[in-house]
Amino acid sequence: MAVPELIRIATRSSPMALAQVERVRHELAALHPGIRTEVVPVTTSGDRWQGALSALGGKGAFTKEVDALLLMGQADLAVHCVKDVPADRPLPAGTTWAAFLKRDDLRDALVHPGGGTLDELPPGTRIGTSSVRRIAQLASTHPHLRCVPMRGNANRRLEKLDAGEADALLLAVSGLERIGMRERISEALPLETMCPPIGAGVLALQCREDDEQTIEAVAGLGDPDTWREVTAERMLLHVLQGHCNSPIAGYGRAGRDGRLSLRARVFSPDGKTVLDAHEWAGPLDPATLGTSVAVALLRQGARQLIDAIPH
Ligand SMILES: NCc1[nH]cc(CCC(=O)O)c1CC(=O)O
Repeated sequence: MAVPELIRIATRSSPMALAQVERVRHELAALHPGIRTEVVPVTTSGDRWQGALSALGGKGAFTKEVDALLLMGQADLAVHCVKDVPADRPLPAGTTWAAFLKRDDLRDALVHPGGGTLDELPPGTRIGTSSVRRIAQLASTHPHLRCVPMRGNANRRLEKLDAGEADALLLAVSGLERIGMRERISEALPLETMCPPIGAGVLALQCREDDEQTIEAVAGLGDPDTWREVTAERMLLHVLQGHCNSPIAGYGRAGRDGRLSLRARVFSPDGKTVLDAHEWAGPLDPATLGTSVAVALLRQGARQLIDAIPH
């Protein structure tokens, strides 16, 4: 099939989103030097609303408007953080994944102006985060620290930190790297301390299902191991059917030997209950591994834990 002349890329306008699009354009130019790209900016409800995300009526706050542009034919490609794309339901009808780019660092980072590590922070230190996943895990491992609400894109959060609205932040390592703020990281937290969200550090390319030309042109940007990890992770979330206040964490790992494993955890908001499961795929395909780990968590009481959280 002939490669398309022009690919119009829908993106949010935050510095992180724009950096993500630049990576895609760069990789695409290396693969198909002839293709021109154009950026179609979108503002999503998640960008506009600075209150609690749960008040926006559920998930997809960062993706709905992007999906609409694709489906209306006003853009050909969307670049998403997998982490921001709801997994409890299929992708919007008429759209499909064309590729998952090679995964970046999936850890969370501590940003502390004094350069401290999490274990060194004194009692009462204010950690700026509105993430139920981060709040629950901090409550479990570092109950002497205090979480204060913090939203807005990563650059805005760093500004708020500098303005004294918190003493430290938790942000994704990958996100900080994308916006050129790697030097602000005081500690990259071990996965054991801070289990990452489903899809952490992965960029996904979404196309219209019937747009075979674009799908074929960008599919080569995909990384097969990342695809296996994300497929297992998202199936886990699909089976667990969490809501926007559920502290769920987990990550797949495709080892150099080809073996795939999936670890996942579900927390109570106060961090006092921690459900934990880890399995190797063995002969299972990635999606079945995700199902199996989800079932292991459900056997430990994940359904009751998730449903008991107000949402
Ligand atoms: N919720 C916003 C968001 N979506 C994806 C990332 C980080 C990059 C990634 O994991 O792909 C972030 C910022 C953060 O949590 O620090």
